[in-house]
Amino acid sequence: MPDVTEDLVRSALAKVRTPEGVPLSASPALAGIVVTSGKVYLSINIDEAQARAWENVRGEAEAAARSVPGVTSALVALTAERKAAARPGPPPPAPGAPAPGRAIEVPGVKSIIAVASGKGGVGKSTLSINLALGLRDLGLKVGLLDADIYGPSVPRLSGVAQKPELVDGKTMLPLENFGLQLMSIGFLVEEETPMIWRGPMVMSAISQMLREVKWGPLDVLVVDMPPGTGDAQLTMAQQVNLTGAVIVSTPQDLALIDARRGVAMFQRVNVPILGVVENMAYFVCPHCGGRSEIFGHGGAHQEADKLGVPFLGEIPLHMRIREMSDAGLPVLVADPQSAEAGAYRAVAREVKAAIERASGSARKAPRIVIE
Ligand SMILES: Nc1ncnc2c1ncn2[C@@H]1O[C@H](COP(=O)(O)OP(=O)(O)OP(=O)(O)O)[C@@H](O)[C@H]1O
Repeated sequence: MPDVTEDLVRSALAKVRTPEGVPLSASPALAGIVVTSGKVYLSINIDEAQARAWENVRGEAEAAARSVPGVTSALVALTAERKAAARPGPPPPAPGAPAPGRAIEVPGVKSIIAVASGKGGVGKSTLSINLALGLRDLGLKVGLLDADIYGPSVPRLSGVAQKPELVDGKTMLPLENFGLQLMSIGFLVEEETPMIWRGPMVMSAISQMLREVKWGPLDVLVVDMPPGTGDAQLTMAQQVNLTGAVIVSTPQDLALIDARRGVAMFQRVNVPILGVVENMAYFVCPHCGGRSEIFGHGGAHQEADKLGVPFLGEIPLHMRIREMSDAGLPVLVADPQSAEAGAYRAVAREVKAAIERASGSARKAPRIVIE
């Protein structure tokens, strides 16, 4: 089987015509092609108002990419890139109206919450899966979407590695483990494949995992966001109809500065901040159970107070959390009676209450009835 190259895919796309009759391969709308081990991802960057006219092009582009020998799957998404002039963020929405540009609604899902961090490595993915499990323990039907396209960790954290099944040639069925519905780009590409994504492609892959997955019915979909506060994160915060965001931070000053940026990013696009969680808040010695405040514990709580957003709780730095997570067994599954599991459950209770408050205030928005 020949190696699939970007050029081979591009030539196949020459057969597809844009609504203006131009070969897609030559159209400036073709934003980027990524080929990894026979899997093709590409995004077509268009004006949002033209989305309908481009839908056929998207389908044809997918078929054309799949027809290239050696291609095992193709994912094509339409993306609408924000114009630079659109910054800093959209105008505030009219009371009761959805924010403009919040194009992505996910059928079958009551609430979508984003778990985000200003910087990588603070334990965002570990919190996401344990929070999802904590919400499950509170009787909710929960899904977990790994939108951390740069470093998907849900396959490792959940111990699930199969490819999702397709139902009608296009819609993927989420995988299931621990009573959670799971989806991750890591289920679609090999773990070791380096993924080099361009900005718009991140959003297109995420939007496909939201829209083209048969979620639900779910009470809550927890979205493990890509770390940072760049364009991809901002677009996601802006386009997905989020109930709110949970910001994870460690107590160090640098992480807190980044967490502040995370809070500001969501506030800028009118996504409610459900609250801040302090991870690795204090160290628990696995031998004697003694507690040390190695990073000067409490910084995230103070920061939350300063920013006027809720504080949702603290998770200790504990060897068992890392060992179990790396073995595909989140601590809530491996050792549900432990103090660490209890800490995650306490955060889940706070998050559930915050979701109820955020949805309640949305319901209270005035409705205009014209008779
Ligand atoms: N409370 C904790 N105690 C001990 N280890 C932890 C804790 N939280 C996370 N870890 C470990 O820290 C590492 C990073 O965690 P994780 O992958 O969840 O972070 P992340 O913020 O999602 O990272 P990235 O931005 O790279 O995706 C992992 O090895 C994880 O097991």
